[in-house]
Amino acid sequence: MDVFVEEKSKEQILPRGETWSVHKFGGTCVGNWERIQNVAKIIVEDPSPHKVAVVSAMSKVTDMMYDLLNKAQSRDDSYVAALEMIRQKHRETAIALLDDDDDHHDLSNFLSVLESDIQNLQAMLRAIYIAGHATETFEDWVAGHGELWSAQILASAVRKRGLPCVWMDAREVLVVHPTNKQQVDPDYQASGERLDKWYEKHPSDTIIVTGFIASTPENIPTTLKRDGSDFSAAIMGALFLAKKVTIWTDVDGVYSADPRKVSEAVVLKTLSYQEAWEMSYFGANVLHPRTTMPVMRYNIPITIRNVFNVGAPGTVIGRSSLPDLAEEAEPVPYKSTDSLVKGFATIDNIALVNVEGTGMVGVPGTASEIFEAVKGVGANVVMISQASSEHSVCFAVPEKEADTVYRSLMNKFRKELEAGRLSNVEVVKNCSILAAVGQQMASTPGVSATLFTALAKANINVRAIAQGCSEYNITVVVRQEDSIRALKAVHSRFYLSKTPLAVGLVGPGLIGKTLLDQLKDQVATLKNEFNIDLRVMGIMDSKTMCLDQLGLDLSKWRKLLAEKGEAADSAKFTAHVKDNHFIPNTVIIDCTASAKVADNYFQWLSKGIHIITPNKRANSGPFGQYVQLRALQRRSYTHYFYEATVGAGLPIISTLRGLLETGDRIQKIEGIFSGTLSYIFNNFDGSKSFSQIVTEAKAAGFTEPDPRDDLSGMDVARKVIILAREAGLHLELDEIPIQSLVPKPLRELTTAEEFLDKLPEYDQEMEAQRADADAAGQVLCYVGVVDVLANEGRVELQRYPKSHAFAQLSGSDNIIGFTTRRYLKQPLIVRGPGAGAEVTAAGVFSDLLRLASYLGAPS
Ligand SMILES: NC(=O)C1=CN([C@@H]2O[C@H](COP(=O)(O)OP(=O)(O)OC[C@H]3O[C@@H](n4cnc5c(N)ncnc54)[C@H](OP(=O)(O)O)[C@@H]3O)[C@@H](O)[C@H]2O)C=CC1
Ligand SMILES: N[C@@H](CC=O)C(=O)O
Ligand code: NA
Repeated sequence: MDVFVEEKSKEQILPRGETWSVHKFGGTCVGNWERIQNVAKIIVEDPSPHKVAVVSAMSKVTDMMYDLLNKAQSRDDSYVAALEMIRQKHRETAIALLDDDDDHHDLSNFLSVLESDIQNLQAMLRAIYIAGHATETFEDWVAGHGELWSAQILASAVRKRGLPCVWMDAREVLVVHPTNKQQVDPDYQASGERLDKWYEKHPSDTIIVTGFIASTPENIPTTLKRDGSDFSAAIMGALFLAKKVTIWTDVDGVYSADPRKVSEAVVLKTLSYQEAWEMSYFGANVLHPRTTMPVMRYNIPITIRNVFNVGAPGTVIGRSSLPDLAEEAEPVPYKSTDSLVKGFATIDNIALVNVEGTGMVGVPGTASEIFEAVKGVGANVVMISQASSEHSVCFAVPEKEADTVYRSLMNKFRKELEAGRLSNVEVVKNCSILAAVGQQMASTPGVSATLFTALAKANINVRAIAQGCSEYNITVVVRQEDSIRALKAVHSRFYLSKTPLAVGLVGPGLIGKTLLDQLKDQVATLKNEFNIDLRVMGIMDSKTMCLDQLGLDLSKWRKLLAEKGEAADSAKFTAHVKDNHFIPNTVIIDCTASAKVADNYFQWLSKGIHIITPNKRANSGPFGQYVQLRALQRRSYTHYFYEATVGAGLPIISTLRGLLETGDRIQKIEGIFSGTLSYIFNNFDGSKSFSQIVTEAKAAGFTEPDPRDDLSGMDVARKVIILAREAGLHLELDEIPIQSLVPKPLRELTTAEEFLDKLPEYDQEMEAQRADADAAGQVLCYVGVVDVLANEGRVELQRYPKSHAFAQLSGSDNIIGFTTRRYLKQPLIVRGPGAGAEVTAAGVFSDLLRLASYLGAPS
């Protein structure tokens, strides 16, 4: 066929070639008179010297025409009224568009054509009504009227804007051979000849062509079936050898993923023909693959553009999306693999069928028999995968066909199943297919690794995998309930250079609110410079919560929580932050001191929610629960970070982990673990009373919500337990001897306030202890010890000489020494402020950034 153009060139009348620009306007583009006017404007403003505009019927008209046919065939005489509606619709549109000045008598001409067409249709429909049947030709003849009218109206509208133009009834030019009920093959040779003849009679620089309709070689009206007007435009592009074909629609172009599912999907600037095929196969609203065939042979690019947003450049589909077309593509993202995948698509309601058995190994023909059985019931195989062990063949079919396929396979392989040569035919419903499409994926290592890592990090299980040998797509099957999250995870990993993270914050108390303020100040920098897109989707305290679909405005959350907050509901909160519509990964930050909140961790981790916390309850609670939690976290690909539980922002947990992971052996961890107790004893020099300093520590934000947790030694004991367990010891909180500084009578008081009120009554006792130590040249220090060799932990008030390192601290300093096999003579020391809102929140924040980098943010 490629030689056709050269062969015929001598006889050609039509000046073919790159001066022609072909447009196609779908039904919605010409849905009413204002839209037709807009389309006319687009045509007039196209600076190309020669223009063709292929137009569909006004929106819904083709359906209305088929409805007429159905009514008439089923002897429902309401077709008469329905036809009248169609007449009115076109009449009113033409009048609205062409009414005022009508130099060309276009309006009266069109109205008389319309009347005559309607009369012919009435006659035809009457005949169909009487016969109770319409042949396919009759149907095609009736259905094509929508295009005839829209083309004539549009041609008049273009003329009205001062651009001379003619309209073409494509049935006079476009010749197609019907192949089956759903497809036709264009006859380029015959069509080209007819085009020359037509053009000789109607020479014009602008031609409005009816989409969808054509005729057979015998001049019988037909249609392009399901390929429709896009196909007409592509054929016209080939017949005119146009420079480009622009398909006008109601979206800005082809998206990297369905924007209803991934709100951050972007419009692709370029796409190769093959990529467009793959995308359309996987449900992206792109061109039907057949549509690209006519233009592909001449390398004519197709641009998809939005008729309602002409400023948007659209997506160019061409021979290649490689460098020549990709030059103006998005700025290169931070990893080379990012540009390799063009788009992602999903197909829901899929069932996987798995046929298993040793009888298939090395037996030629098994696969063909399996697919014979599937073909026998007319099911459509969407994907196939067979491992080279040949023990199983797995394929995907639309879920609605799964039961029939299953029965057919059971029937066909009854003998093999009975004999045990096949062990199982299994159907797994509720699946979705996720496909990654991109021509540059071919032969590039790392693409599938990145894809699967993104899925694993979003805690999504992959049921089956297939990669076409063309390597233009990788297809995976996931559970349908994971499908949108999977799409979001891979899309954000490849396409967007940002790692989005949905954050839920529980406990906006001192630490929580300081963290939110730090996030507010840093969120833009993280997004712009570090590619981390943090969205706080919800904040909840013990009574109230506020939620937002896109992420709360962090400068307004206090007001929102106070004025618009709803009753706190942990289940609703969890569901909201997890099931938002555009972020694949979720983290809940627990900034409470509550055991009740910590009880949710297991459930959160099992839902794939990551956890970050300064709350010590979970890790210092019952050992069995702690072990279960860690085991779940490890096997579920979720992260659980708690650096701020010990030493606030100081790197204590990470230092310990570093030592362990590099093979060091911990012997002892000891030091001052309490910011509050450090502050108290650093300042307890006789100038102020003990209770006065406790009140100062609370005001400075060093204490637990109830300072008795600090003074009782319980907070230190919890930290000792956390470190002991981290170092591999099996210790419970009640195994730690604790020396409490809370006077006995004050231990049972209900509130922290009552305690602080009464504490001055006991100042004398503490002062006596201090003075005694001071007299001996010593200071009091509250220390914690994890003695790994002795398998024990303890917390105690001790006296140290004033020259001792523990006596040199100031403020809320913690000092923690690790004595290990490598750090034996001199312990590894970490020292610095170990309590306070800013440093603690910063510790939580850095866990959050660690999580983002685990999830793929650049480091
Ligand atoms: N202060 C520090 O230097 C350090 C603190 N930490 C830890 O940080 C955590 C927070 O401490 P801090 O900010 O001082 O405590 P706050 O008392 O100031 O804040 C606690 C927050 O948790 C909320 N809360 C309590 N129970 C629940 C519940 N069941 N559901 C939802 N929200 C709840 C409270 O809400 P409401 O107001 O409604 O009661 C409040 O918003 C503690 O675990 C602490 O051990 C860790 C290291 C250092
Ligand atoms: N109250 C604690 C805060 C840090 O965990 C302390 O004083 O150290
Ligand atoms: Na820490």
